[in-house]
Amino acid sequence: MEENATVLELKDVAIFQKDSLVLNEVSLHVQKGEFVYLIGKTGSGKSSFMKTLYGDLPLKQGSGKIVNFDLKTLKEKDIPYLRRKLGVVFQDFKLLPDRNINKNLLFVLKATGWKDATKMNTQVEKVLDKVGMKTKGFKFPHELSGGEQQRIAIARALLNDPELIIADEPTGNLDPQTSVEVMKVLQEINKAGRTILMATHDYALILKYPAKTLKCDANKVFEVVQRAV
Ligand SMILES: Nc1ncnc2c1ncn2[C@@H]1O[C@H](COP(=O)(O)OP(=O)(O)OP(=O)(O)O)[C@@H](O)[C@H]1O
Repeated sequence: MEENATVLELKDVAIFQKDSLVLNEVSLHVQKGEFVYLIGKTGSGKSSFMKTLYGDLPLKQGSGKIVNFDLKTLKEKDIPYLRRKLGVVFQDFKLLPDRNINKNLLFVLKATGWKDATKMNTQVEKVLDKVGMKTKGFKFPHELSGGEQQRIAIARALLNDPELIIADEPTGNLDPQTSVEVMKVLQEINKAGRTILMATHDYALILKYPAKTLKCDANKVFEVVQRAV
């Protein structure tokens, strides 16, 4: 099969929450390997945009293709398969508090169809290593700092080798220094060839790690050109 270098393409998309229009005339294109920021004021539609991409909000108008799934014709039963090709990271880390990190990650593997215990353990080690947390698998989420928990959440997003990582304010709950540490992990993952779309309010991070930036404003999404300050 020919490799498709486009991981996301939207054409003339309108996004609604209930009956109200949040974003309109959204057309964009993300290539494999890109790092893309999504910025915009509170309520401008960043989360609604991302929810549309991972199938939480149905695409009602326009056309959209993400990691070879057609968002317009996406059925409820397709959503778990779409989510396996996406790694989603949230502001609140959403780790299961009642089990340690290894078991948190194994839980996801089992839920996504993995069966072989040896392969599962190897994969857990591999993703923990990628985020610099290889020795922390025995810890419970509450025994880790916010930045460490977010690194685990990133490791969890990597478990199924996703084609696109969607991160919704991944540093939103972290102090500036910890945010930079988490950002470094995302940068490394991107340098290793993975595509990342990250919503953020953190302009300091954008200045420190410049990349293509999309802005939600006045019901539109457009690319902003960054100027040196
Ligand atoms: N579940 C919902 N039901 C109805 N309206 C919603 C829902 N979620 C969001 N909205 C509305 O949609 C608009 C966009 O919200 P959204 O959460 O996408 O913005 P955001 O840019 O992600 O904001 P923030 O930066 O605060 O997370 C807002 O006007 C919001 O009130």
